[in-house]
Amino acid sequence: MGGMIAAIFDLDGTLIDSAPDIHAACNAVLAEAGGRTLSLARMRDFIGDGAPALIRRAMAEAGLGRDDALHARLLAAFLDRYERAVDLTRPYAGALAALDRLARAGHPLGLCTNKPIAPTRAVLAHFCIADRFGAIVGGDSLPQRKPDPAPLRAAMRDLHADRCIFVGDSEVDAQTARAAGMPFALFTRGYLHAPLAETPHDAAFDDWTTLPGLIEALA
Ligand SMILES: O=C(O)COP(=O)(O)O
Ligand SMILES: [Mg+2]
Repeated sequence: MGGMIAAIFDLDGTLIDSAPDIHAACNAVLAEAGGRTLSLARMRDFIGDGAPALIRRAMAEAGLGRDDALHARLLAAFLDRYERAVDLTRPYAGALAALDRLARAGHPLGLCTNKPIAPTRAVLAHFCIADRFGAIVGGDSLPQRKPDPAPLRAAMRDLHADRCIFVGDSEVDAQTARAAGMPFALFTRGYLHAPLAETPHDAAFDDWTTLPGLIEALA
């Protein structure tokens, strides 16, 4: 097809700082189950591999063990709170303006997140940005989630794009982009757990006002 390069974005730790809402919802569930609550910094360490992994890690840390039935119950309780948890979430400075700028320049935009689709839709509606995206793939939209390349490929297909860049904050995103054979721009102020030098990326940025220029340079 040719045409403008598409930009596909990660959500948590990339467009929005959602850790405070995830922290509050998770701690409420841990406390109800009689577990210890976790610090915000610790919770940030657990974000990136989707909700089931987050609850598994949080249970272990809270002293609640690794029982599968308890995990299923706490995951359901967490998801119930999570889809209404938007009040403590903030877009990163300049992120929404950068989306506007890229959309105005004609770039198709997509979203590929490990956040479950219900809280994804809730937070996009809260910030009135759902209609920016021609493709939205959540952590439970497909049988596979990142770092499997299938969700990223699905977003690319939905955008009818033949060239894409992926923009994310974590080693999971870097692996996903590499597996999909897609260039990767790393936002360095999100929830990266690995050292920057060990996280493969084609560009890195800490200021959203610079991203449209980076995309033009990579295109
Ligand atoms: O929910 C998660 O674990 C991470 O979500 P993300 O893929 O948008 O960073
Ligand atoms: Mg992320």
